[in-house]
Amino acid sequence: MSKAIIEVKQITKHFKAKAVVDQVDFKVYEGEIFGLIGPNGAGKSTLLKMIGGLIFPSSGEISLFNTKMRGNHAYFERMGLLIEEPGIFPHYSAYKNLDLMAISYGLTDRKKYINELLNLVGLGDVDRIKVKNFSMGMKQRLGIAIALIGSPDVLILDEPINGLDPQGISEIRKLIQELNKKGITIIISSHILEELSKVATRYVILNHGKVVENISKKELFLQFEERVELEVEELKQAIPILERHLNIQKYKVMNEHSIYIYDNHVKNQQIIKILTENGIVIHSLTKHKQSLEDYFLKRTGSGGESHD
Ligand SMILES: Nc1ncnc2c1ncn2[C@@H]1O[C@H](COP(=O)(O)OP(=O)(O)OP(=O)(O)O)[C@@H](O)[C@H]1O
Repeated sequence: MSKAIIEVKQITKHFKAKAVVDQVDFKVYEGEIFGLIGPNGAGKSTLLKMIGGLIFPSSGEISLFNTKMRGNHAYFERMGLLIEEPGIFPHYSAYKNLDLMAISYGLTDRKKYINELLNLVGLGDVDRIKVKNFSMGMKQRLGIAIALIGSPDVLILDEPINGLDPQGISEIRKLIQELNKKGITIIISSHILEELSKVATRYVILNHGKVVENISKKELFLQFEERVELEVEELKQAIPILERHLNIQKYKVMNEHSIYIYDNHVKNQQIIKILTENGIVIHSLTKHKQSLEDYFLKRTGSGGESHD
């Protein structure tokens, strides 16, 4: 497994008496596209702002490459942020906006660098157009280009697809994947699991400021595969019978009595027949299938705060 690039340890943030981020723990591994999901008001932006160093935690610790964040300048240099509205000047072109930012970073030989960045985010041919005439998607891509100044190791994108049309969403998704292929670790938040499921490689679900799930892409997708959930008295004896007689190979043992079977060639009746013939006591057998939305709602209740 690749190494942890960011470690979030017992992070809590209080606003007045309320903990909006509550004892959050997780690691982000190098090369991941780490998806932070949660309903409105779950605490995603607050958490990302803390990881990005924009606000400080009330308690807990964040480290990057094993070095604590507080008082560590290098931390901020290795981090690119697109959180809330990027600081863009609408009356300037994309080029000029990037140039101003590059100057503030003290970069020299800026022209080549900025042109490369503009091409990377797909704004190479509109570099001289004033940003006020840009679409939402183009503005987001400029926001990402600004976050990339200084060549960060980690890019934090807070709800980068919010408000975009399907084409804009797909372009941002492709850009995120391209940047990730170049070796940038990406942390991206959304309140739509469906959207993140197309891009993220690990998922943390946040609800009311707490982590309610931390799951890899592989584990997540296993949740949506149709499966048979079987509970028997004598699982140790049942498994070889199922393997031998029904050629069951794709399964996960959940505990000493229950097993999830993902081989979809096998019918429930066949399982019942072969197990009862062999004297195995069946407690329950159910077919299970859920959508991404069901899965998300189960972990977050009916959703977050209303922002109306
Ligand atoms: N500066 C602040 N002062 C007081 N409360 C705040 C502040 N910032 C955020 N909150 C509150 O903290 C909670 C979490 O907000 P946050 O913006 O982190 O959630 P979120 O998951 O990003 O939601 P959304 O998707 O709606 O932005 C909300 O109840 C919000 O009202």
